[in-house]
Amino acid sequence: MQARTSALLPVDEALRLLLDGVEPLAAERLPIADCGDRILAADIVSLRTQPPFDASAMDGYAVRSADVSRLPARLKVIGAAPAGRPFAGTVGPGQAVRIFTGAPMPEGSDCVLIQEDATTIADNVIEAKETVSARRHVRARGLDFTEGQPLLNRGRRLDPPALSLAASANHAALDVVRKPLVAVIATGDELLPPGSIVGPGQIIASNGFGVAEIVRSAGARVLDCGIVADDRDAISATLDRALEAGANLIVTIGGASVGVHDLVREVLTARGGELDFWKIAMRPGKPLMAGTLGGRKIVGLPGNPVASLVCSYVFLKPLVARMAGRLHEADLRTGVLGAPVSANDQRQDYLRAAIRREDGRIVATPSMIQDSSMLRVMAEAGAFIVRAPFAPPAEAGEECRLLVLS
Ligand SMILES: Nc1nc2c(c(=O)[nH]1)N[C@H]1C(S)=C(S)[C@@H](COP(=O)(O)OP(=O)(O)OC[C@H]3O[C@@H](n4cnc5c(N)ncnc54)[C@H](O)[C@@H]3O)O[C@H]1N2
Ligand code: MOO
Repeated sequence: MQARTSALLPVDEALRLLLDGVEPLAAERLPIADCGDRILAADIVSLRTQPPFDASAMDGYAVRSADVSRLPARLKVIGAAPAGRPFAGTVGPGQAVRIFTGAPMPEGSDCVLIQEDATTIADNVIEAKETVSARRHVRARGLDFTEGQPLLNRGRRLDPPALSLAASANHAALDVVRKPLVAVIATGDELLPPGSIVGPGQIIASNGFGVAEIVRSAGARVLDCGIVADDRDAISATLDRALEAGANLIVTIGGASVGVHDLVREVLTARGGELDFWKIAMRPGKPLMAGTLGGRKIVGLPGNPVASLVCSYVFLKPLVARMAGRLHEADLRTGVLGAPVSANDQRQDYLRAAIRREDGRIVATPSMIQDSSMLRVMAEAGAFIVRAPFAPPAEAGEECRLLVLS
């Protein structure tokens, strides 16, 4: 592909290029206990019928409806049927079997007299206080599902009900989409891990933590490749480490811009990698780049902290979700401005905004300062106000597009 590096690429076009041809990863088979929140890679059908027999839905007495259609009705209790231990005999006229919820209905019986409606009048003799019609309190065999019935489709997230259903259908293991492994590499001579003694000119490498959490939330595992100096060989060696570890996606942070120490693009192309695009018409996030290296996707995030997060929400999240087989829709909503905004230039703007609900609407008030280095302002924001390129000025109370953060 011809790299798009000259003009600023519109966000939607960059996203389309990034997602183009990306398919869910191959399947792996996992014990059902490890399948929580994973994505089914194949349809599943039931391996059994549930309930496998006509079952009592209540605690009481399995009886013949003909015997309890009129009162008074006296019945002889001839045995018991707890769950898991079916009654072997047959319920004849005038007879009842003590039964408990979930137990198979004994032969001959067709309804359940709940115990609240029965009085014991002698040893093994009861009297019905209410009439009962046929099939009352009986769950028919196969009420829930039957053997061979399609139950869950490929692509379904294994949420709690889906997991219980698959287990009930007797699946001990499931084919699920592999979790993408995303290598995260922070670049910069000035960076130190949190908890460090910070010397002159140094700062803490913070971006990787938020970026990693965003890709995890989209269904990935993260390989933290730590901090790499602004040095071609060091960057190259770390890319090798990520490739050897089997990363499906490599994410670099920093070194994406035009400074002499911004080396990621240079190393990528020197190694025969392909650059698909660089420089997006967005703010923050302009120097975002994407390409491929050794058959793996690589995304270079800008180093400015807010830029790295905005690009992760807008680009990495859908990319990772697609690799993980997940449906992803950005949470775009319409809100109203809580303060005026000025005319926009050619870059789509992602204004950090505090949000509140008022009369059923979301009111979004942009922070006074929108510097892309400011994590405090970012952490206070509940949404980005998304301003299209060349949007005219707008007043408080006017509608705006919001990307709500979760
Ligand atoms: N002459 C120009 N200068 C810059 C341009 C431009 O178009 N022309 N673009 C600006 C924009 S927009 C951004 S965004 C930044 C991004 O630059 P880089 O991706 O090269 O990032 P760095 O220069 O490495 O770092 C920028 C800034 O962010 C801090 N940083 C980097 N990594 C981390 C990290 N993991 N955790 C916390 N902070 C990090 C770094 O210390 C710098 O302060 O370029 C503009 N410049
Ligand atoms: O991406 Mo930069 O200023 O647009 O932070």
